[in-house]
Amino acid sequence: MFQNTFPDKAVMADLMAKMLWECKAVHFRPEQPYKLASGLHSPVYIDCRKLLSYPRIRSAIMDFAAATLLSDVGFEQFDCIAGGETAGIPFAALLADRLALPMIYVRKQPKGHGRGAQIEGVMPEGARVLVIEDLTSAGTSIFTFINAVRAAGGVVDHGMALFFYGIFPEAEARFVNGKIQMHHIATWRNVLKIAREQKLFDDEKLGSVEEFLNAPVKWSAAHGGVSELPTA
Ligand SMILES: O=P(O)(O)OC[C@H]1O[C@H](OP(=O)(O)OP(=O)(O)O)[C@H](O)[C@@H]1O
Ligand SMILES: O=C(O)c1cc(=O)[nH]c(=O)[nH]1
Repeated sequence: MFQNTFPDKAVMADLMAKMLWECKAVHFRPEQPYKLASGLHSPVYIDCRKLLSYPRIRSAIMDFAAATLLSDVGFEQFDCIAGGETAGIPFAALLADRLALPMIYVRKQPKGHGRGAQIEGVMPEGARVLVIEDLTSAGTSIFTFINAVRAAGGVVDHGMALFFYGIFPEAEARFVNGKIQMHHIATWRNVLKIAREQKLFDDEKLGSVEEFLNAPVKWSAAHGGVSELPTA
């Protein structure tokens, strides 16, 4: 269960950024851009799945997630935690355990055999569901999961991405249009702050990451990726 400590948000953000660096989850490959879920091409990629492999790190991250939700939303505001396939699922299980709540998970698409279900587990009609993802960048995937839960009778007013890019106005527009309040622990701003403080990127690398973060869609279009993002 959760230990009921509520660290300052800035402390949690910096610590998560340090953890991402420590477990080598921050990747940089401008010569062969990463293709993201949204179709964007990017010189950088954060692999939050690696957090799971480090018990002390994943435990602290779950404490931070619980502290963020309890202080920002409330103590009795959720009936269920839903993880999005795939990377959201293990974090949903850990967080549900921390908050002593039921857990479900949501497939990207309904299963093609068996019960044909998109939602796995038990979700009572009208349940207040928190949908959790490991990471949100352009904000495209989380709505697949939110829409499925809503269609099945769940109430989703809040989403959580442990890491949020925080650079896409299109993502913010999607949250407003989709009536979702998003919560996160850390963003790229925190990752870059630690990179500067600990000299983890030289000036040239820092400059090229910032070039992408300041104009990601333009960078993507110039490197073979999509040149626009949906806002709804
Ligand atoms: O904000 P978005 O543009 O939606 O991008 C973020 C999504 O990308 C990753 O999932 P991915 O599709 O790589 O699948 P996985 O979880 O199965 O690894 C991540 O887990 C988010 O779901
Ligand atoms: O947008 C994505 O697909 C994405 C970006 C990123 O940094 N990490 C990740 O797992 N997915």
